[in-house]
Amino acid sequence: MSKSYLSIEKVFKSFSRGGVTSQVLSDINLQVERGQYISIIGHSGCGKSTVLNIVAGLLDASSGVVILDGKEVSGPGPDRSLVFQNHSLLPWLTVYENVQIAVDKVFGRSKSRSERDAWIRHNLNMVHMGHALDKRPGEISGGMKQRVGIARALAMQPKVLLLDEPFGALDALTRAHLQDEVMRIQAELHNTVIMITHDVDEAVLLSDRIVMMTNGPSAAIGEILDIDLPRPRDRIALAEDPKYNQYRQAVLRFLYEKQRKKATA
Ligand SMILES: Nc1ncnc2c1ncn2[C@@H]1O[C@H](COP(=O)(O)OP(=O)(O)OP(=O)(O)O)[C@@H](O)[C@H]1O
Repeated sequence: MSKSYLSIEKVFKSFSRGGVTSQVLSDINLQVERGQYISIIGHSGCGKSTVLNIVAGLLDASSGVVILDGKEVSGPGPDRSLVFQNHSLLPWLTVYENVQIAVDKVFGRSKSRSERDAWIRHNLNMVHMGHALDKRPGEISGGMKQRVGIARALAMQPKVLLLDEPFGALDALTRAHLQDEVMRIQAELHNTVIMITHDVDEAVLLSDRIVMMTNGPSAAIGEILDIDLPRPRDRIALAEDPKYNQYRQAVLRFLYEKQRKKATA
């Protein structure tokens, strides 16, 4: 058994429908150290969300295992929290209540009412949403909703934070702003993160490692790129950094040369 904090071992996944079986993932192996920020990138439909959903415990692997902190994943649990592209806030609850529901579930027994209240406020303050506690999701912007979703996920103190294109639905400026926020929070909390993205700059800017997936069917991990850029990272300074641009080009080459050739071969 691997000694990594999170270990995806020999994972295969196929879906069967109407007597037809399609092999989506083929022998996925990934070792993630505690505190690492991992991005998964790959062409649409290759199986990125399937990998994340298996780690989340929302899907079972056809074979293989996911081991988190020494324990095999066998279903969803509060030690893994998910943030989706489109926020999944409950529209009839306020910002505060949306976080409260998660906090009560995880810490209902271990923290007192006032401790939970302080914890909810702390997490919403961390994403700069402390001013909108009584607003409902319909009354705040898309970026603000994603902030609340991130606060809710962080408030659960998961062992691993799973982000499925968390900034994908946002305009470029809001996206940049939120990426910076996530980097700041990451520097403070050292979460273990797996993030799916389609955005090469986002992957290089945020990650310690970028996992590049081959095209499906039977997608596998094609390459893993270690991003050795000092933190804190500044997007403007990095735009002219040769190392940053080398990483960027390596990902682009993988996606648009290596995987394109394979797709058209
Ligand atoms: N529940 C399911 N039943 C059958 N097929 C599925 C199911 N979930 C996913 N698939 C198929 O598995 C493949 C991978 O899907 P997945 O959503 O993991 O890809 P992805 O890389 O996350 O795509 P995108 O980048 O477009 O979100 C696709 O061909 C998809 O149609």
